[in-house]
Amino acid sequence: MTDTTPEIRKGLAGVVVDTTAISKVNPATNSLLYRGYPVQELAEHCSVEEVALLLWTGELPTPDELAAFEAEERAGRALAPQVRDAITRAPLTAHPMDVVRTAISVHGEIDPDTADASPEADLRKAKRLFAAVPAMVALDQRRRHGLDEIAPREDLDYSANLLWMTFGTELTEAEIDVFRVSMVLYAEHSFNASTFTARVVTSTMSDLHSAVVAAVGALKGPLHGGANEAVMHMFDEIGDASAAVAWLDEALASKRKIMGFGHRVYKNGDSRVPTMKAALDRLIAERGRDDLLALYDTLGDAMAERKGILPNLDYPSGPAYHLLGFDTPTFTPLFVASRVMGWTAHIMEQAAANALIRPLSAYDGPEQRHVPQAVSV
Ligand SMILES: CC(=O)SCCNC(=O)CCNC(=O)[C@H](O)C(C)(C)COP(=O)(O)OP(=O)(O)OC[C@H]1O[C@@H](n2cnc3c(N)ncnc32)[C@H](O)[C@@H]1OP(=O)(O)O
Ligand SMILES: O=C([O-])CC(=O)C(=O)O
Repeated sequence: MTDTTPEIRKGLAGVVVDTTAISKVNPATNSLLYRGYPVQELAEHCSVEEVALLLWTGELPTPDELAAFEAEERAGRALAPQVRDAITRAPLTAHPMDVVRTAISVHGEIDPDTADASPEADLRKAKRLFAAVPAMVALDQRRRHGLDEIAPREDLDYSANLLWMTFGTELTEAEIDVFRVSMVLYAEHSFNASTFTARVVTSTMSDLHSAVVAAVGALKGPLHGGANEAVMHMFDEIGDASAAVAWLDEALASKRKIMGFGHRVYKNGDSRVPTMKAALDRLIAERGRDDLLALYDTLGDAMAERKGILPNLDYPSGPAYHLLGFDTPTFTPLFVASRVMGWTAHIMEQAAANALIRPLSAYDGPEQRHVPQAVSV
C-alpha cells in the first residue's frame, strides 16, 4: 500500500470496525458465544425470552426478572389496529419480508416512546417489537390462505404462541422445541450485514425502528437471511435425492451460488449447524420424511466434495420451517422475529458509544474536466 493507493477491502472482508460485547463468532474454534455463553448451551436450556434478556442486558435473568418480562411480552403480543391494517391491506403480490418491514415501520410510528431516544426507552421499544413481530408474521401467512387472524394466547410461551397464531393448532412439544432452537440460534451473529446496517443507521443518531426497518431490508437478500427461503426453492427445483448430484454439477458449471452453503466468517462450517441439524433430524423422524433427509445429505455431501464448502444455518432451518408448516416465503420473516433480539441489542450498544459510521472510498471515475461551453442551460 502506498500513500496514493489505498488498500480496498471489498465487502469490508476481514475489516474489524468496532468492538462488541454481545456475541463472539470464532471461526478458529467454530464457536459462537452470546454474552459469553455457548449458543449450543443456550439452545439446550433456555427459552427465547431468556435469550432476549441476555442479549439486551448482558446477563441471564433471575426467575423474578424472567417472570416479569414474560408477563410484559404476553401483554404486548396483540397487533395495534394500524399495524393490522398495514398487513391486511398489503397486496398479496408483496413479499412477506416487505410486509413485515412495513408493519415494523408502522409499529414504530405509534410506539409510545417514539420521541424518546434514551437507553431506557430504547429497551422498552425493543421489548415491544420483540413481542409484536410474531403476530405480524403469523397474520401475513394466514391472510395469504384466506384465513382469519388468531389471537395470541397468554398461557403459551413465545415459541408455542407464534406457532399457535400461525396454525391455530397445538403442535407437539417436540415440534415447538425445534422451533425454539431455531429462534435461539438465529438471534444474534455479531457484525453480519443486517446488524451492521442497523448500526450504520443508529450511528447517525436516527431511531431504533428506522434501524430495524433498514436491517430487515438487508436481511431479505439471498446472500444473507433470504437464503433460508432460497434453500427450499432449491430443494423444490431439484425434486429428490436421485437428481441432486447432477443438479449441483450443472448449477456449479453455470456459476450459480448454492443457497445455504458458505459463510463470510466461518470457512470450516457454521457453529450453529450441528444443533439445528439435530433439531431437523428429530422433526424428520417424527414426520417420517427420509426422502427430505436423503436430499439434504446428498446435496451437502456433494457440495463438500466438489467445492469443500459447508452448510450455513439457513440450510437446516429452511427444511425445518417447511416441515413445521410455514410457507416458504415466510421463512425469512421468522428470521426477522428472532434477529430483532440481536439487532436491538446492537442498536443500544452502538448508541451507548457512538461514532458516525462513514468510511472512505477511492475515486476511480473521470479526472476533473470542464463542461463544454456549447452546453446550454
Ligand atoms: C444466515 C446467513 O446469512 S448465512 C449466509 C447465507 N447465504 C447463503 O447461503 C448464500 C450462498 N452463499 C454465498 O453466496 C457466500 O458463501 C456468502 C455470500 C455467504 C459468503 O461469501 P464470501 O465470504 O464473499 O465468500 P466468497 O464469495 O469469497 O467465496 C469464496 C469462493 O467460494 C465460492 N462460494 C462461496 N459460497 C458459495 C456457494 N454457496 N455456492 C457456490 N460457490 C460458493 C465463491 O464463488 C468463491 O469462489 P471463487 O474463489 O472461485 O470466486
Ligand atoms: O454472520 C453473517 O455474516 C451471516 C450470519 O450467519 C448471520 O447473520 O446469522
